[in-house]
Amino acid sequence: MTHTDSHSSTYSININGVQRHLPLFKVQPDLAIAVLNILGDTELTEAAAHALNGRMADISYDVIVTAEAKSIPLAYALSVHSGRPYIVLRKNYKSYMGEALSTETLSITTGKPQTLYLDAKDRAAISGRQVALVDDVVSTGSTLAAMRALMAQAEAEITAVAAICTEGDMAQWSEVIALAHLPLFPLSA
Ligand SMILES: Nc1ncnc2[nH]cnc12
Repeated sequence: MTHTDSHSSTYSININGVQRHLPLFKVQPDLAIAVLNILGDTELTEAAAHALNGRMADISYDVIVTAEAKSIPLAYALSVHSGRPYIVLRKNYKSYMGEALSTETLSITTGKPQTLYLDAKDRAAISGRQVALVDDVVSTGSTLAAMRALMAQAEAEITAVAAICTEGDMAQWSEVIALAHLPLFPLSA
């Protein structure tokens, strides 16, 4: 369940009984978002992973795939709950990643283009397998599009997309398994 607080400098969400008051943060001159940051928040991450694992119980998937950085604890926790391995798509190439695959994405939080890399060893682990894409927030869909592109290149089949929150146009994300929805907050100049 979600509601807007009366002072509207925060937006409250309740994830499986864990409530958080998300601060509104201006990301563009005319737009603010309610920022969800699970880094360091073990209680919320656990509550979300437990709930998502339940919602994904009937879905067939071999591997959890997420993108750096804020959703890594969620992927780890879901891995523990589901007994499946997880892999992380990286934002910077390191030589140990070998013949990595890459694709471009645009981040709403930074406004800048970013490249996502799939490590060669992870590529081998998901080739021909069923994957669940996991993110903390599915917002513009650009990270999701980049993850989808990498999965296609790696010949992995996406059988689920799961997130703690969808954001913005709810109807756009009807196929995403999500626990809450965040509105966008237009600002007048
Ligand atoms: N509301 C939000 N909180 C954190 N990260 C985000 N990325 C996109 N929308 C976000």
